[in-house]
Amino acid sequence: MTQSLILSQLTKSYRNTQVLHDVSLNVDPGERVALLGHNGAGKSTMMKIILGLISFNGGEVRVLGAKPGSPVARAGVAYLPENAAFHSALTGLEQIRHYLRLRGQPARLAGDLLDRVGLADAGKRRIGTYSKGMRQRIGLAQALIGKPRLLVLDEPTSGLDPVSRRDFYALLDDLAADGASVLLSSHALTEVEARTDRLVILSQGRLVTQGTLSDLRRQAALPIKLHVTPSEGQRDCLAEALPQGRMNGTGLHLSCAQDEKLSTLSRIAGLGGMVRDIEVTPPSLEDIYSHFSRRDGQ
Ligand SMILES: Nc1ncnc2c1ncn2[C@@H]1O[C@H](COP(=O)(O)OP(=O)(O)OP(=O)(O)O)[C@@H](O)[C@H]1O
Repeated sequence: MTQSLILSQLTKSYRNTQVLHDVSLNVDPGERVALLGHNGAGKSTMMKIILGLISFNGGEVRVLGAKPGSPVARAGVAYLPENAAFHSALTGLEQIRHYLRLRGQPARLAGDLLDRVGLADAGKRRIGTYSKGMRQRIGLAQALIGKPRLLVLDEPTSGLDPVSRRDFYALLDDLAADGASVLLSSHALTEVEARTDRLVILSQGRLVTQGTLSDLRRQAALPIKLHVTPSEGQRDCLAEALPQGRMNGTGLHLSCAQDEKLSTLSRIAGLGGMVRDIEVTPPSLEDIYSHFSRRDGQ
């Protein structure tokens, strides 16, 4: 099986500043990978290298088994930039027909493409009248031309409302089920946590970790938060029984390591009538993300 994307010890410098340091990443056919990173982490630079738009200084890059920017890679890769710009005087249909002709595809496919991205009814309206979300969908329709095997999407859901985001990810699910790979960058952590197969965290040009959310959660080994609500009149007794906690208006907050979760819970349950309720909150993706960003020495 040819991997859709292989980056091996990729390095890139702009003049004297190194912005990618030994980045290695593989993406399999049908895999949806989210690239996370702060502003300036190097996500767009990595995407431009994959697309063959800019050169790199060291390492190896294979896109669909070929060199980035080669005819094989260009034929199989689709790109959606963060702020895709279109001709505002053209209608959606005209714009997509134009892109189809440029890609040597029959213009009659435009209607189907607009239908897939939920723009069938707006196809005859000028793009100048479209909302930001609708323009994003035109960009996505453009990216779907020619059944790409690797989609590179730069913050594809910024500007989309929740329903459009859900439709967008449903479309990605269909594409991935058909064997297409997706590499998308995002700042919407909670959203990508649920809708991609793997998370990759880039910080200051270094790939600091990658894996499923549970992999990352295990690696980070961040504490679990517990919120214990006292029964009526039991606040003081509870605070005394759990001195490591911090009492506030709603109850007692405490945290424990993952491997101490069960023993801590059984200790709290052992307090019987003192406790009205316990809420357990595992570390969120935001907690995990800031942990890995910080671990890079920043
Ligand atoms: N053409 C350029 N010349 C010089 N430096 C550049 C150039 N393009 C990007 N950089 C620098 O490279 C670093 C990585 O930028 P890049 O745009 O890849 O980050 P990013 O992760 O995509 O950020 P964002 O989330 O803000 O889009 C930044 O420090 C940026 O200033």
